[in-house]
Amino acid sequence: MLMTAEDYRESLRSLSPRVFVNGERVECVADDPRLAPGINGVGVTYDFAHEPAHRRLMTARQGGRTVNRMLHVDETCADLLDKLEAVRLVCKVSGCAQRYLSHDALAGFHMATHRADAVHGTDYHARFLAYLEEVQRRDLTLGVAMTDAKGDRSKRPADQPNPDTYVHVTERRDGGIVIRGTKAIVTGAPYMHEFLVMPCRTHRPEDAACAVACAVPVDAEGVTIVAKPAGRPGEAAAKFSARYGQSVGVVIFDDVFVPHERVFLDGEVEEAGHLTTSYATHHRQSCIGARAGFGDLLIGAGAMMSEANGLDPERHGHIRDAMVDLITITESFFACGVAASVYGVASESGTVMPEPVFANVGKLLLATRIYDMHRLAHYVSGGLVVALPGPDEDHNPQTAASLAAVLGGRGDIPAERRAEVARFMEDLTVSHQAGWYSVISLHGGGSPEAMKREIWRNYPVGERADLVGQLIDRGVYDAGQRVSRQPGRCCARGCEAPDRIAPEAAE
Ligand SMILES: Cc1cc2nc3c(=O)[nH]c(=O)nc-3n(C[C@H](O)[C@H](O)[C@H](O)COP(=O)(O)OP(=O)(O)OC[C@H]3O[C@@H](n4cnc5c(N)ncnc54)[C@H](O)[C@@H]3O)c2cc1C
Repeated sequence: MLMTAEDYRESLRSLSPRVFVNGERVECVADDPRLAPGINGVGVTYDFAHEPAHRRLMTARQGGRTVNRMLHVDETCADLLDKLEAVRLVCKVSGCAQRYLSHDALAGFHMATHRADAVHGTDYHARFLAYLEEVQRRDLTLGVAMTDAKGDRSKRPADQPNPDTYVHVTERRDGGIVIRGTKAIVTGAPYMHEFLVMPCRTHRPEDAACAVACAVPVDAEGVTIVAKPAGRPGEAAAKFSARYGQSVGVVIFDDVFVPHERVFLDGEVEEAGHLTTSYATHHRQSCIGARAGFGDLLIGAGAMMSEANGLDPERHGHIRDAMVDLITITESFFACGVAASVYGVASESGTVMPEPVFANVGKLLLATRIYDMHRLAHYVSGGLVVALPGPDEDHNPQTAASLAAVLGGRGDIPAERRAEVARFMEDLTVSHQAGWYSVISLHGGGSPEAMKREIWRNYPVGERADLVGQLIDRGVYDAGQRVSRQPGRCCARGCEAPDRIAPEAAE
């Protein structure tokens, strides 16, 4: 059954997670206005699956049924491309729709469980396929609980003074395992149906207790979520983020029992590392789609702001240049996402993973260029995006009319319209929510160093060196064609090789 946004909101009522926001216990997640922008964002992925214009992109066939694209495990390169475009679509409407994380984790679990079974003779893959079927049938939303609190970054898990900085297995019982520890950053935590728990780094054998992957209902006994409000709820100036924005939560697992059928790795260190990197590769490609959607918003707002200012990019070259730079950044990292799809890599579990070099290059580009995107948006907009008096002034009889008279720009565009666009731009590029978009771009899906390591690990540098080595050996440089070196000659031209330097000449 494909839910609508309203069905999804209603489904949250049947759950009773232990959630705190701003120091207060949340009574009902579905009704708390501080979480509404996040629920609205996830809701876009549900409603778009029903809209005729988006249905093809937002749904897929798997296991004999139609499933939401965000829960589909990719089988072809075309699937990867559809997912990339679907993520851009939902994020250009919602800023961040969270649910692509569900997709990326399901893909990683599919690959890692298959690999673990092949090596260890376990039955994780069958368990996972049964779980996947249930998730798709119930059209759930899954939070990704990957990033551990990590404590002292210079120490590995087993060396941490507080073991609870990493989620780890504390006990094995007949029917399942018990986990405890902390996942520090989980997007949308309060309004997920379940969490997919997985390691955030590769582990050594002595850290095997942390090599655990499992599914935990959001309201399982022992789970506590300490979250921030989603977006900028209730703020009149927040043109976008009062409606859409994601909460981020700390998720504490305090001796949580997980039954065997929901355990997908337990101590298999190698395969847990494989899970982390394959999830990350999928997720970095999704981040590309998400931030391209954000780029669409900035490009649109930049065009409207310069128009409201009375400037025509056709006539004012520096405005056009800034807009072209903004477009170039957005579309160049998106193109990496397309390339990662087209060159997708088949996995042994029967799925297809984005090509890792392109996925990581694209994510690295967006992580660092997000700050340039904000600068360019500010450049074309002017200072009004931070200087405009607040929305209450729009209703002040003593100032509203005179402000409207002088704060207009182009004559045929009302001052209120210019103010609205300026506030939209402020919301996306200046407010604390704007900072959220910067930091999620930089660190979400892994910090830049993680991408650099993956690019270096996967790029065929050796092949490139061999290529140049072969060219040098074949002496193709001189005339651009193959030439051979004669024995006894120093080069292809035929010079004789010099004798050894005579001892007297060397004195
Ligand atoms: C808005 C937002 C939403 C997110 N959503 C999710 C989510 O839904 N689920 C999830 O699991 N995660 C999520 N993340 C977490 C994201 O994956 C992490 O932020 C990222 O992996 C970096 O980890 P960290 O924040 O702990 O920073 P750190 O790991 O502390 O990194 C900070 C800096 O220190 C460096 N560093 C760290 N460790 C070392 C070391 N041992 N040696 C040398 N340098 C080091 C890093 O390279 C980086 O430059 C989200 C992040 C953000 C910002």
